[in-house]
Amino acid sequence: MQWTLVVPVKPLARAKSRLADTADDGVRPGLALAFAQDTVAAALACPAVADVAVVTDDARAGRELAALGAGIVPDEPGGGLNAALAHGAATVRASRPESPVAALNADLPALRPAELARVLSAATQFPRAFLPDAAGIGTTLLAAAPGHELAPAFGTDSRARHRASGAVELSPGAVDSVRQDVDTGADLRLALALGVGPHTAAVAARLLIPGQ
Ligand SMILES: Nc1nc2c(ncn2[C@@H]2O[C@H](COP(=O)(O)OP(=O)(O)OP(=O)(O)O)[C@@H](O)[C@H]2O)c(=O)[nH]1
Ligand SMILES: C=C(OP(=O)(O)O)C(=O)O
Repeated sequence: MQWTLVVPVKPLARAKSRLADTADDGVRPGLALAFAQDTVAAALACPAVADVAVVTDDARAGRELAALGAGIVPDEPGGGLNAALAHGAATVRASRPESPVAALNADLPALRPAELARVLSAATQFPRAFLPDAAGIGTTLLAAAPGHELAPAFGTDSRARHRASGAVELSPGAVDSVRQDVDTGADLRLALALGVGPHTAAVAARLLIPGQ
């Protein structure tokens, strides 16, 4: 099964507010973009991924992610994350109704194609399935097989919300790079320890990260 990934990217100027203790206002937009670039590049290198649709209204993010090979879907103004994901999935399926689609957060800078392939392979067994984040509270990937709505419920306590919605929680073994999203300085240190992609490495090298 070849998946279309729907990757949401909010306007970079508003992104990663929880990283304020590690990266100041002048750095955070570029860091959020670097996370997205490394996430999308690794996703496009994954053999189980047919293509990536980035949902964004940010012109710079759209330009840079399209240059990596992603398709760009304009965001629905004011709709929020779940509306963006549902819109992205609907846009993909308008032209390819039988596409299996998976939402993937844009803040996985350590993402490994082989580990993503392992998660997507596990997801093929279920109508809807999701992967909890490293913190065990949120979600980094939500998958929907052909004929099933994505029905995203990202946000606070999304692991519990996705489970309550009937999506099956995946636990496919060693997939740390698919779980390790970066919201805080502590997350960034964990991702750096896993090994991040070149875009994030270049920006992070200029940060003085406490405890590094
Ligand atoms: N297209 C789109 N993407 C969004 C929206 N809200 C969040 N995202 C993306 O969804 C993922 C998770 O977002 P959040 O954790 O809510 O926001 P963040 O910028 O990562 O971090 P914080 O500002 O600290 O909350 C990131 O890839 C965001 O860029 C939205 O309204 N539209
Ligand atoms: C939106 C989510 O991620 P974050 O932790 O980045 O808010 C989520 O886990 O559902």
